[in-house]
Amino acid sequence: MASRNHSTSKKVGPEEASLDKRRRILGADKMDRQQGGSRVRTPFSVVTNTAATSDTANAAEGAAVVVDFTKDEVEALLNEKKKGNTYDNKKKIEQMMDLIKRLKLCVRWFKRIEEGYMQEKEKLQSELETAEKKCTDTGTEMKSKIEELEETVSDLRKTISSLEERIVKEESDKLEAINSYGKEKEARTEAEKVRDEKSAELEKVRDEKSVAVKKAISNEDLYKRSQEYNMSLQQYNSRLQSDLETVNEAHKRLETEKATIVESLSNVRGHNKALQDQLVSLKVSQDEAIKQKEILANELKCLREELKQIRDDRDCQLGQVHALTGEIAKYKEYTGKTCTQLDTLMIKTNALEETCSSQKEQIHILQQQLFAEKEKFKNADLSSLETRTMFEEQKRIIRELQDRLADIEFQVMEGEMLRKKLHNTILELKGNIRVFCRVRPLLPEDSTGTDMAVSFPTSTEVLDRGIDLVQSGQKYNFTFDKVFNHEASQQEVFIEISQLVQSALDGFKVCIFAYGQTGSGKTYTMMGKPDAPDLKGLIPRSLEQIFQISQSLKDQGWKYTMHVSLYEIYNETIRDLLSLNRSSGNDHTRMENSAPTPSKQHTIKHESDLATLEVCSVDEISSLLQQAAQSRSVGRTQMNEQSSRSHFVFKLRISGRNERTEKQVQGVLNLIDLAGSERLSRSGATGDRLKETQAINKSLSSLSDVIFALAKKEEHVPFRNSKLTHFLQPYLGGDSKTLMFVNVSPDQSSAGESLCSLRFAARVNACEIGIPRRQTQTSTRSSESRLSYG
Ligand SMILES: Nc1ncnc2c1ncn2[C@@H]1O[C@H](COP(=O)(O)OP(=O)(O)OP(=O)(O)O)[C@@H](O)[C@H]1O
Repeated sequence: MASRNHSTSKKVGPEEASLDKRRRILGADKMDRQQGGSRVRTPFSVVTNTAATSDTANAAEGAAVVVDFTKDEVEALLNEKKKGNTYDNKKKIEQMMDLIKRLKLCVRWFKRIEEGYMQEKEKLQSELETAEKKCTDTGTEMKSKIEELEETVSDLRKTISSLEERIVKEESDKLEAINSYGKEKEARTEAEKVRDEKSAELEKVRDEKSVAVKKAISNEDLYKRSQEYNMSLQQYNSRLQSDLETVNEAHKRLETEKATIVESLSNVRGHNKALQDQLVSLKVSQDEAIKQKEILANELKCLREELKQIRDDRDCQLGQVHALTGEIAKYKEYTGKTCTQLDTLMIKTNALEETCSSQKEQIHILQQQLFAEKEKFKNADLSSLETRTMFEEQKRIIRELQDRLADIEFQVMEGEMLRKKLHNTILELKGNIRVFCRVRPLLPEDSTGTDMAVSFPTSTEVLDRGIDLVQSGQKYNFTFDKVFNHEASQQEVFIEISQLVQSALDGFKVCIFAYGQTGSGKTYTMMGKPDAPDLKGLIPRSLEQIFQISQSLKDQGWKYTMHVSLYEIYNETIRDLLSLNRSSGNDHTRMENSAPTPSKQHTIKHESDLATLEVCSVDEISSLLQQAAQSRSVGRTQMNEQSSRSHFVFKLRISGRNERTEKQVQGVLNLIDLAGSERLSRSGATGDRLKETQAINKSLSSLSDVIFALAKKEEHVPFRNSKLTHFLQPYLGGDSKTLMFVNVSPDQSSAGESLCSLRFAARVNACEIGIPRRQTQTSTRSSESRLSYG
């Protein structure tokens, strides 16, 4: 209303300013409330100005005009009385009247204000009460809220303390992070340097790549050509196979020829020996003949000289005779001279003639003798010549035979080499399953004395690879990749598989298992007697080799970690032998005397849920194996009092990493001692043992089904038919190396079972299952395709 007054008067003067002031003192709303009443509000200044006229004053009084005062105005009004003029009473009265009026107005104003205040006080009191009530309500609310808040506060305190801890930790982490950041920064600068270098290298590599791409194109050509070559190799291989058969036949022929030649050679040698003896005696007799000849020649010479002498003598005597005959004639002419002289001469002549004729006879005899000696000499010469020619002839024959023998031996050697080469080629083509046979010696407990049901052929073709079994009078022949007879030592057997063990270190999946009837020597072969160095089986020897080689490879930058798992498959359930042991101590070194507790049964998820233990030494593994051996299910059958009735699996996972080349290998070595393969009728099992035997037979027959399905490359391989095959699935596939030992008892009474085992092994031996592949990784190359067979 006041503002309306303002707008209507349109005058902004000191009155308005004072009104504003009052409004401020009383409060705008209060004034509004006051204005809402029936009274007419007149500002005090207006009253003051209008007070000069009594009509207006009366009117104001009669109408109970309400005038607003300020404090200063009130004080001014009160002080006004003292300033009054005491000499003019009329004016004084007027002034007093005016003052009284104004005082009355002021009093009214006060009263009105007081009323307003009282009303306001009441209102405020009720408001206060409401506010107090509200306040108590709020107080209780606040209290509960405070409690809540206190709880929250205590929670928050806890949170704060944990946060503080975290902060402390975070701060230490932060410090660490700062440190590591510093280090990282350094590393980053280093890395940046390296990156620069690498960038340069990258450039280089790019160049190289373009070259390589070109090369790749040419390689593709080469690849195509290789494929063609491969095809031709395959053809060549099939030709080689047929050649092998031919070579085998030729080899057989050569063998028989060789045997004949060897026989004839030995005959020739005997003959040669006799001839040599003869030659020696002939040489002796020749020497004698030569000596005799020389003697004879000397004699002849003497005789000739003698003969010459005699001839000379004779000629001389003949001359004498002639001279004497002439003399005789002279003397005859001179007849009569003296008869006596003549007689004497006659006697002399006769004597000379006799001597002469005897000498003639002597010469004749000597000539005959000489002739005979000459003949003899001639004969001796002839026989010596004959002997020499014969000797030379024999020498020639021997030389020829020796050359032929050497030729044949060379041919046999070449044939053998070719056969081996072809055999290896076939093995490589054949794939990754091999079969070794081992026959245990006869034991005192074997019922049939010293007679063995098996024998080992000695012909070169099947030497160390063949085994013959006699059952019910019938002979059965088998050949395997290797046959160990009853005298073979553990070391000899291990040498044959050591390269396979090496393969596991090289990153192949290797699986070696022993198959055979109870008591045939499976456990002896796989485990042996670990405490006796000579009698240790394949498992301890393999582990020794692996640790030894992994140690020696350290120098080349290789680091290996080994993880062992041990389980047995008993009555178609998997029993984790490591978790059994753990349940009794969680540390295999503490399991020494702990009896196995009932095991949890595992569902196979390819071993992922079976316990594995990292091992660093052979000793650790030996202790584990000891525990495992104790934990195994051991049953009692008629066959073997301590016969193990479960399949025992030792698995070693080998992870190798070369720090220098970044190459990585992941190999697995599975060594499995299968449960006895004997038939139900023979084991004589009943009750629980019967159930065991049935489970064993089921898993072993599943094993054979799997192997044969793989060999036939069937689409469905029934791995899931038994726990054993399910477990072995990754190791019977295309990329692993599998070796089966068929253990045979030589006992006559076991011949039937041995025949079954050998037949099964022979069928396995005829299988080809994939080609082994190495599990390698490198940072630069993802895989390596070295194909080899241990
Ligand atoms: N090559 C061998 N030389 C000496 N003894 C052997 C040989 N092979 C096995 N034996 C002996 O024959 C017996 C039976 O061998 P082993 O326990 O290994 O047979 P097994 O086939 O493993 O029987 P199981 O069915 O219990 O597994 C044992 O006393 C063992 O020492």
